Amino acid sequence: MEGRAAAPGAGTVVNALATGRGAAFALDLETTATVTLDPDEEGVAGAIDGAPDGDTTLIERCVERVIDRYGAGEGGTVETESEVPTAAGLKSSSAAANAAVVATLSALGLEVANDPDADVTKTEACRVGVRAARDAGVTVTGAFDDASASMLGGVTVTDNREDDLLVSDDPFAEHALVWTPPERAYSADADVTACERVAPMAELATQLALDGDYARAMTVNGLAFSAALGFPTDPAVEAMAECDGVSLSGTGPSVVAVGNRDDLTAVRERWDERDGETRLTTTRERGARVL
Ligand SMILES: Nc1ncnc2c1ncn2[C@@H]1O[C@H](COP(=O)(O)OP(=O)(O)O)[C@@H](O)[C@H]1O
Ligand SMILES: O=C(O)C1=C[C@@H](OP(=O)(O)O)[C@@H](O)[C@H](O)C1
Repeated sequence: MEGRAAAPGAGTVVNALATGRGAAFALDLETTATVTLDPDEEGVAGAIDGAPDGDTTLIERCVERVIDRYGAGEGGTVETESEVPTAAGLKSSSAAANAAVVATLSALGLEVANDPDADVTKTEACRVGVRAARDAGVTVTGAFDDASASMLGGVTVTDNREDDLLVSDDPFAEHALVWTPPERAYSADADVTACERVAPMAELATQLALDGDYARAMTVNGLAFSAALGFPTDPAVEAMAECDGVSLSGTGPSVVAVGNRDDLTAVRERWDERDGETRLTTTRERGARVL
């Protein structure tokens, strides 16, 4: 029994660490998971391609949780390959969890679709990955905002306190520019108290997102959370006049801008002078998929 699936990373519209409500949008950077199941095996062994010492708890918990709920006690293996840098604010954990969950469901012969008549709906599959992320301790709120954007594609607004999907919408921009500095910031280590201090600005950004003004929501969010978490605001200031929206993504350190491709190309020249990597990519309408 084998299953393969891919899920995209995402960028932040609103960080949920201040209020529990958040919003995110899928980016065209993918993680792929391959799962093999055997009714005679016990336990699940994980591996991350290119990271022999990487922490595999999250993907193992995803497979175990799917087997507990939909399987018959199988054991097996799960391996991921990823284009999404880890702990850079681009939702590598959500992409890995969704890919692992969908690959396991596929190995069990179950159809996952954004359709109430499917064996498993995408939203329910996404909630399994969020529970696994809580088990693995890689998240503060469960990050249902990031996980739902990765699973469903487009942009989502959620209440992570209830794992409630408030909005699921088409992408609000076609092109995205991503700057990823060399350092890493694990979400589980984020200063939540500092984030809570900017709750009034997070509320404003959430209201803008609920009104469909996702790009301005991003910019308000980015200024507030960069200040709260001690990241520089100059990358956003350098981009603001030319792009539709720009924000620190998640708990950083990546910064993501959306807008017109020519304008983003001009911003890229400035961001290229900084340490780290810039990527000109696109947003994604399609979320997780079976391969
Ligand atoms: N490709 C992967 N395979 C397995 N686990 C992964 C993978 N990518 C990320 N993770 C898990 O997610 C954690 C990083 O999560 P987090 O700090 O929230 O960063 P991000 O913002 O990129 O999601 C890693 O420590 C690891 O446990
Ligand atoms: O762990 C969490 O609950 C969250 C982590 C943050 O994302 P990153 O994982 O990208 O830092 C944030 O944007 C999200 O709304 C909630």
